[in-house]
Amino acid sequence: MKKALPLKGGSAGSRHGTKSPKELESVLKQYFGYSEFRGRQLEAIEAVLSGRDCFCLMPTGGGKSMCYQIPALVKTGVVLVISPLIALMENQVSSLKSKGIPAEFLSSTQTTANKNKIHEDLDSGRPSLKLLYVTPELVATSGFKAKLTKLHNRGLLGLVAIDEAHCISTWGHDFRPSYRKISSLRKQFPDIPILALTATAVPKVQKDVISSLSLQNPVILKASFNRPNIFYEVRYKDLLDDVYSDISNLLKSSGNVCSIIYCLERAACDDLTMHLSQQGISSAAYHAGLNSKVRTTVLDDWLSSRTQVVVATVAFGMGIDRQDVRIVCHFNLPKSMESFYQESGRAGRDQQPSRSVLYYGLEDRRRMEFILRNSSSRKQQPPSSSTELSEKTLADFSQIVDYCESSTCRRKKIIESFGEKVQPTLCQRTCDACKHPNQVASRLEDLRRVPNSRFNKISPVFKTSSVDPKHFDTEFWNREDDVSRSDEDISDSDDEEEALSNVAISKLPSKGGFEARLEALERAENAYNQAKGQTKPQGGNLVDKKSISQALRDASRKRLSGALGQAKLRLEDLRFAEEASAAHLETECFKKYQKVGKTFYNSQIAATVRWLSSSSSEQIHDRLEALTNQSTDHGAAAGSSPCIIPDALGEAEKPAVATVSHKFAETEPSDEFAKTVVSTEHMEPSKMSPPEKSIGEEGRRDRTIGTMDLPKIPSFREFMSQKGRDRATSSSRAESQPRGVPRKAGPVISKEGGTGTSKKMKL
Ligand SMILES: Nc1ncnc2c1ncn2[C@@H]1O[C@H](COP(=O)(O)OP(=O)(O)OP(=O)(O)O)[C@@H](O)[C@H]1O
Ligand SMILES: [Mg+2]
Repeated sequence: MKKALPLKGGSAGSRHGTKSPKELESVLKQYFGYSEFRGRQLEAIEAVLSGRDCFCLMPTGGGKSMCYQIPALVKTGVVLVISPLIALMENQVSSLKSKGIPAEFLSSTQTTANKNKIHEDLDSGRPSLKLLYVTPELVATSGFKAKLTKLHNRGLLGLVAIDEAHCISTWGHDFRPSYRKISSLRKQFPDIPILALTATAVPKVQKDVISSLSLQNPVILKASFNRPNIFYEVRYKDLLDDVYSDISNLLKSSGNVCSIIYCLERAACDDLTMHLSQQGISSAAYHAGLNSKVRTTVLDDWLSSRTQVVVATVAFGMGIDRQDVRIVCHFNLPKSMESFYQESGRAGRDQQPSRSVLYYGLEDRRRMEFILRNSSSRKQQPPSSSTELSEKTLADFSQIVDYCESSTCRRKKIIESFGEKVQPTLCQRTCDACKHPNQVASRLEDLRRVPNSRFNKISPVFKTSSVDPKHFDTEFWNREDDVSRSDEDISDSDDEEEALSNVAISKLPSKGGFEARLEALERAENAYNQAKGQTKPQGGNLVDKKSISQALRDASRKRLSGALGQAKLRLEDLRFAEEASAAHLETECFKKYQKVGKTFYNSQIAATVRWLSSSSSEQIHDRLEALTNQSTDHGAAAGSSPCIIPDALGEAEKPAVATVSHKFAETEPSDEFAKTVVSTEHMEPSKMSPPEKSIGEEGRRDRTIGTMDLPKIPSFREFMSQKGRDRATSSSRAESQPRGVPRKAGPVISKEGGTGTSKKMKL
């Protein structure tokens, strides 16, 4: 392992770190090339070097990392950095290594060989490591706790830094249950300073962080939230002819600069990426529906400028340090001002002029209100009552709505939302409301005139709705939902199961881009289909670890049910029992992929979700009807109720899902199933095989729904080409669409399948 460079003019550090500001500045210069400290960096560094706990609130891109990186260089021992995202750890570690600073991270994505090297180094008399990045999950394990205690007993634990510390608070915008697990650190290491860092914490969250971590008499440092180099702007979707075109024009007219576009849903990420790619804009989608290796490639390509625009869900970006992001767009309304600040704050970390453009739509507002109204019931919420949280959630949301629907200074609105006082002269025409007040006022007037506008009112629409909240499959929900973590959570779960599945994925080409990965997956899938009937390797740990757990199956069913519910909302005229239908769809994926493991299974679930997000009601109806017919014709086992619900069917008559899923879990797949089920094929409805009313003798042996020849689910590649064709069709329709008619969230799939050519998406 690389040794730290010797510091100019002295030793590599002292136990108590008694360094003068000048000496600290020379360390900054030597390793990072900066001539002076920014904001409150020096105070934070001095606080922890003197052994004090410290709570540090600095704006996004303000340089919080330096507050523990400099102490790591001047103190004896290792600085432990707790971070919520693997991508963030990887990013920081590789940047530190490039500067000759010995840093490592421990996570499920690390190879065993690397992990062993790190552990050997920590166990050695004089570890060469200066910074060790870990996940909160790992810190909570007894094995790692013991390792830390050993390190501490040898006087080699220098500091514990907790990055993105707001994640520990249920009141914060990004609460992560795993952060709760680190609250015992203060007790465990009473003499080691703890440094808590965040960019986004309102006063209540600040207090919560300090008390949750039991910081002792901490030095509290707060810098202004103002980001003077970001120009803030709101555009109104309901007043635009075509939002996609507006975004591509914005990107083109800015010279295809490095940008991030945030969307609420994965399907929108894929869809918008396709549109931008067709417009010649180098772009890639990033969301939790893609496997971790694909996400890493997307991130690498973007960090190294091979891709200019990332179209992402909130899964992307926390702490990602690309300095020259010039534009951050919100394609959908964020859930709070804190989220908006954090996400828009990824622009201009190099302090150069940058833009935040939020696309505000009345429909988005309505949907987000609905999501938030129901989200508290899904949260794990130790200290607070759900009513309190739900009220807070809605109050937070109303702040961002106010930001969009008001004609006063945007900058002032942002800063004041964090409880900071603002001088009236602060903005200096660096937001649209201050720069073009008349234009903004007139747009707001136009918005009021949009038909059925619920402008300035709390939408009543969902108060009476019978729609179930779980229909919305958004990333910020999934992140909070530990059950669905297996493939939803971008943040690390340090369990070995995940680690092993990653080892399996790592056999895929790592540098060949998405197409190469897709081909490798397809080859593996074909190989599997050819080798069907072969017996599973016995006893191998790896095989067991790749197995699809019941929890994962339940989570997948939930996800499919959510996607079905969304489809129902999107298309309105659909009628089916979501949970029974979800159970059928999940079983299809399970039966097909249980032998090859959860990676393929997850991909198939994701493909089905994508298909649901873009299919027409006819397509979905046909497919579910096929499932219903098959289960009826073949006398499916009790509990596998029909998917299609007659109009008059009441709540009480809906199928009992628990029974359905239990039944499916027990059903052993037959080899016949493998013969009859086709691999991921077409999505064009016209080419889908019609529901079979009868099946051959072979199929009859197994009387469960699983033996049917189900309609095909598109692969990702097919999905994207279909999208291309649909886009071409719908954009020709959009030309004739009247101004003021908002674009539909989902593409309209032409019955004919469309004739447009699809340009390959760059990923
Ligand atoms: N004193 C300094 N002078 C100039 N640049 C600096 C200084 N300190 C840090 N930076 C640079 O500022 C950028 C942002 O730093 P950093 O990633 O630590 O921000 P952050 O506060 O953690 O932001 P976020 O909240 O988004 O994670 C980095 O590229 C870093 O190298
Ligand atoms: Mg940071």
